[in-house]
Amino acid sequence: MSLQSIKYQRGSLEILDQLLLPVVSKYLPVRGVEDGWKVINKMQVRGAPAIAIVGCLSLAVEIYPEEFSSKKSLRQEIEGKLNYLVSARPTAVNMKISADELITLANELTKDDAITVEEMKQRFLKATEAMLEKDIADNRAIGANGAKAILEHVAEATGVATAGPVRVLTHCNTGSLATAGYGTALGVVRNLSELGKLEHVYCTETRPYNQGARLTAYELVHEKLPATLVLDSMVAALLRVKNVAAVVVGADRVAANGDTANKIGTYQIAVVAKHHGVPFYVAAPLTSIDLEIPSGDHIIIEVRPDREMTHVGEHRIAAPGINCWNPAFDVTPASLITGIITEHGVFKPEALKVEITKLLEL
Ligand SMILES: CSC[C@@H](O)[C@@H](O)C(=O)COP(=O)(O)O
Repeated sequence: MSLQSIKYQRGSLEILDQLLLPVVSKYLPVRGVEDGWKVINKMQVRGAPAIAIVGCLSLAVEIYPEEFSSKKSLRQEIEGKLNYLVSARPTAVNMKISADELITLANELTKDDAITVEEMKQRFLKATEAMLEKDIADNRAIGANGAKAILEHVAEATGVATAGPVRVLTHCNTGSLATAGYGTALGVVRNLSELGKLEHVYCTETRPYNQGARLTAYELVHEKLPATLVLDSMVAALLRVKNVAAVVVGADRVAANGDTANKIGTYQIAVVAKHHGVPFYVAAPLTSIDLEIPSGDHIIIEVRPDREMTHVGEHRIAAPGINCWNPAFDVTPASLITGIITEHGVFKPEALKVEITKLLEL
């Protein structure tokens, strides 16, 4: 079974239908923006980086065969359709940041008289295609930075020169399926394994959509990493008895003060980790960091259909008639976060804004 969530070549885009995993491995064609919006909204592709990449590439495949009479009409199409794609899922910021960057590029190219409409189209296609490789490179850097930070933390806490293999816990799915490849928090796990420093990884089931049980467990089994699945309700018991060295999770949107929106359940894991003195890390590329909002209070939390709670597949598990509340994400306050692992280094939440601003100015 394939772990490549996105298959792209110029003019053609396919995504691995994550609603069918791990039972069926089937690719779906994404022929344009309307398909892109639907597969993101239905969560056939999910995970903040993968959402942005598929969204932008869905526009690339739509634009590729089209002929534009003017740069202005191409610019209008790019802006209108990217803004539409942003609306497919509201919490993850990656799609919005990518859309803003591509709209800025389109505006600059429109103003540049030396560029023809065909050249502008080619530049746009290249910029969207570059997202795939950049995401994998960023994830590899996140993996290395995160593994180093965890091992240093353990070495310092236990007073040894070099930390031995460690046990970690992760939540939701942040691996190859949620990105262009390698993964963010799961990239940290992969890197620990590559260093020979992964004793064990625990992954949560991640109700109600079960990204942990269906997708992360699938990736871990596929990679033959030493792994155990736990239910969301077992995290406190796990941290109490299993000597877990660190928790590492992904992010859908990190606010300027370090507050982090991630899959529902992340916040309670952070509270439990604090209680047990276990460091809690967020692994996030710069494309998940939203410096425009001061705190997590400004993050829109997507509320998903009740059916995701009341049913498992076609099978109803909840009593008919019960009311449901199904927020897809929660916000972990910065005070519970030990470090934010990015492709440029690991930052304390309180230092994030200054450090990222410096990086963006370079
Ligand atoms: C690298 S993926 C980071 C986050 O997007 C991930 O942790 C998460 O919360 C995914 O939520 P999902 O609802 O499955 O899109």
